[in-house]
Amino acid sequence: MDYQSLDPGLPAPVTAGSAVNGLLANSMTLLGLGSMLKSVFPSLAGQFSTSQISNSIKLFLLGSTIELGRRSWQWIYTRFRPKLFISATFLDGDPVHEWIMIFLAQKRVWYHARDYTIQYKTSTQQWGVTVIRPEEARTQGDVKDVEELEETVSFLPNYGTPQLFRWNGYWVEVIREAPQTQGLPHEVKTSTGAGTLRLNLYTLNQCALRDLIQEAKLYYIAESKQQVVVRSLGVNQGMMHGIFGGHGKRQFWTDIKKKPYRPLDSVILPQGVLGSIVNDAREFITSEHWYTRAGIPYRRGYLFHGPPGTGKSSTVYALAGALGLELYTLSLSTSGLTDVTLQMAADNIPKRGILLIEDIDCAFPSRDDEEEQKQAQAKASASRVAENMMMGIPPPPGRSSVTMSGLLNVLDGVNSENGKIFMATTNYVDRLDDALLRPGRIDMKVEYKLASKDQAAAIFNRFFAVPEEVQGLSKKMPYEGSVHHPLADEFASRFPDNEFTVAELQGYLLSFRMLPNMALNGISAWITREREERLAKSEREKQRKAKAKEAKEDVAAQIAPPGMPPMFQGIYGLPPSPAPGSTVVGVPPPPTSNQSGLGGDKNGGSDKLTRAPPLDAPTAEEMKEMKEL
Ligand SMILES: Nc1ncnc2c1ncn2[C@@H]1O[C@H](COP(=O)(O)OP(=O)(O)OP(=O)(O)O)[C@@H](O)[C@H]1O
Repeated sequence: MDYQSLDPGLPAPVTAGSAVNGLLANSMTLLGLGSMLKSVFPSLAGQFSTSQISNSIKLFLLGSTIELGRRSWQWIYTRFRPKLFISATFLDGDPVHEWIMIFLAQKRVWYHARDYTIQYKTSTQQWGVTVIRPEEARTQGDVKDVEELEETVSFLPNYGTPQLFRWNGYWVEVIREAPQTQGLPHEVKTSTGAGTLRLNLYTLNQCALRDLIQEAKLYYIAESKQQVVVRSLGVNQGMMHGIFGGHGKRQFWTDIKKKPYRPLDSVILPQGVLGSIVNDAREFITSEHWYTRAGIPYRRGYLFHGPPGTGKSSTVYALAGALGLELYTLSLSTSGLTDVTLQMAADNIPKRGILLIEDIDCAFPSRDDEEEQKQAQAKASASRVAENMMMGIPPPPGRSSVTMSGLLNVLDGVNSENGKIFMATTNYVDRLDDALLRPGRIDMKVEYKLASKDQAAAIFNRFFAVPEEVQGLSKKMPYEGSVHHPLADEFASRFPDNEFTVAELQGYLLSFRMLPNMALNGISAWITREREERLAKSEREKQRKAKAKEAKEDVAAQIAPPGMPPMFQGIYGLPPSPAPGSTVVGVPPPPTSNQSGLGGDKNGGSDKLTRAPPLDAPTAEEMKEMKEL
């Protein structure tokens, strides 16, 4: 029912719909679309009335007009929106992300958040959030209590809620987005958990964003002075799964730890050694232009080698702290690490980051040994696999497949010229390949030795000659500088040169932390005890080795069937049996079954171990299988 049917005299009310209808009808009349349609589709005109066709066209035109309007708005919005504010995204795991997070925590941006996740602070926690202002805490009660709480508990504002704050006269909006881990295997760690950060800076001044990042970086550097940032590969599993971090970028160094800053002079080395390392590294950092001008790749490699517990790692950490550099540490035996992922991880290290590979000898043997080892391994694995197969044991899980040439490529690669410092430690320098040790890859080799008398005196001073005003100071500010203790020389004279490591000596002194006299009086007894223990240990080790050798020979003799052709005896670790009629000097003849060879010693006596009965000679079919193996 409409108005006209109620009262034909009333003028029809003007609605938006009727106005559009009228507009479309007029335009159709003007364009003569109605008559045109009739002439083009006479058959259609028979089936549908002119008004039905014109209504459909009206609808079509209306839809087109709306879509056109929408697209025009989108076009205008996308062109003009970025001009209203500058937007920046910071990916989790990237160093800049951490600068910004710490900067935001310092600016107390999260103070106004109302939605938190509270968790216990661990050593990997990188950024805490201050939720109670110290001045408020002061009025509320004990500031110390609040500080202590914030040292142990993390207040993490939840994802998604934007926070607005003022910085340098600009309004800045910050949003944390959840890390994209959906669908990834449980064990994969692709982020630090802080999530992606988005900043919207309400200004048209492009420099504002740069200034904000610069300020965050400076703040971060000042904050990190008391700490050494150590990053390690956080996506070992992810690398194998080919996982990408947020925005399709691979994040490698997401496992972040902060170690307390270690003063350089807490590392006690022979006179001049530490100074030469520090000077070399400092000179390198400041001579980029010289390297460029001379056409020499701008990188530097250091190798610290020597017995365990002599201060190699301590040197690296103290050096990183003193130079304000971050450490990127990896182990070449990391499961799943390949040449390709190693290269990508190394490429992701920023300029002047230190790539640290500890125990570099563990990954592969030197090339000379490689061939020998390959043969030994082939033999061992053939017999092991065969034994395991018999016992139904699956093959061992995959381990690192980094090769020597892969590592050399990383050290020589284009990106490694980017001011990168490479440091490696090893207990066995002789096992390293010459190719790795050549200048250009390793430029400075430093040998670490067992403690000397001088080092003993220095470490004694370090423990006991701390001035009273320094004792009990904040743990965040380690004491630097040394004072001479009156008992230090006497202590050093009782300590033998080159027999114990600094770590061992440190262990001894730790039990007398405040008691220098007792440390001095007990040192000779400790040395005697240590020597006796070492002797006993080496005796035990000798016996263990002898037993292991005996057992191995025994097992090999049990596995290898008598009468086995010489070519297969090697697989079981047996010496080859001589050709009939020949004698091999120094190699005892293999036992025969009627000697009950698996049970008697060479003098015909019986063995202590119980032995399995001799196996029958292999059949032709078994021989064929063994050949295939
Ligand atoms: N020269 C040294 N000066 C000061 N402390 C040392 C020194 N050598 C060892 N230490 C102490 O001994 C412990 C082990 O030292 P560190 O890890 O540096 O030895 P390392 O040579 O790297 O051993 P490894 O080869 O087993 O890695 C640390 O607590 C460190 O403080």
